[in-house]
Amino acid sequence: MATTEAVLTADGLRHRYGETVALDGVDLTIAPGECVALLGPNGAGKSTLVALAVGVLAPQQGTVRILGGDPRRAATRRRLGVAQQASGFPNTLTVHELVSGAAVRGGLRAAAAGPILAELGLTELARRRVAKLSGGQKQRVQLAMALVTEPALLVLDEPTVGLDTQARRHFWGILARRRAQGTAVLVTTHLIEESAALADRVVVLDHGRILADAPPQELVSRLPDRTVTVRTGLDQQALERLPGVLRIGREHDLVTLQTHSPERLLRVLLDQDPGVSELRVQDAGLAEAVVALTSHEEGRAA
Ligand SMILES: Nc1ncnc2c1ncn2[C@@H]1O[C@H](COP(=O)(O)OP(=O)(O)OP(=O)(O)O)[C@@H](O)[C@H]1O
Repeated sequence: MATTEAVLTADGLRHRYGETVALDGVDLTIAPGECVALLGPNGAGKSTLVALAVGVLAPQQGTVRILGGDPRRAATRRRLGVAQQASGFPNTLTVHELVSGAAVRGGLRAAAAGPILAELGLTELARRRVAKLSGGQKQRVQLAMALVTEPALLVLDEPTVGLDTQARRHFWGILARRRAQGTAVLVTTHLIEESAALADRVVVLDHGRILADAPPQELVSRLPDRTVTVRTGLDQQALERLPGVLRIGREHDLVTLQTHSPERLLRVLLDQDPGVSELRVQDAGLAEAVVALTSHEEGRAA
């Protein structure tokens, strides 16, 4: 394999379901070893893009290629490792049967399951039926099935949901090793701060369009926002009247205010409510950058 060849190339993808436009001209490239996090609100088009990338859907307009091949062809799909939340297991099979079955379907020997079961801490559970696994253990089986074929592109849907902190870190380590060997990763997640830690690039999709495609740090640094967190008795109207407030989030009397000018806002806030406590001013994070990109007309209240 030429290492410079893109693993995934999408050009001008448009997709509709009846009247609903799910993708409205999407271009995306993923290089070997790159990890791209696909973020966006519900209904943004993420699942549709993933379904096109893994050959579940055929493009209505535009093209998608995996290592130059059509993902609807079995030979191309063998280069993919897919772990999706929705895909259920045949519950009567054991962990070993599922993972070795995935190896064989990918053109490998069943024995390929052994090392990957060990890597994911599943060796002791290999003979157990998946019906008798916990949610996090099932999640690890999904990952083992996706990884066992040594795919060129791993497509992961919310891969760490249900994993405890230790398992999550372990999984990040496994991904890092695969990426160092050239495996590309496309991950959809709602855990924005996790994607900041994992991904080389964050692609923000909304209403079927890519609003941003950049390293996470760059998205954050483009945002002049600061987050002011404060415990205050001021009501919503008073908060909305504060100078320079962009968005308001609230959990009881703990309030977060996004602003470009925290000093100006704080002067008025302290004047109106001298009893404020737990005051903090922070740079915005990736979550705020994504909200700022996708909030549009959704208003100021979070
Ligand atoms: N099978 C379908 N039939 C009709 N409309 C659909 C279908 N699948 C998706 N849509 C619509 O297409 C748009 C994009 O949906 P998609 O599932 O790709 O978004 P998503 O970003 O994956 O959302 P979520 O984060 O909620 O999973 C939405 O408006 C959705 O309602």
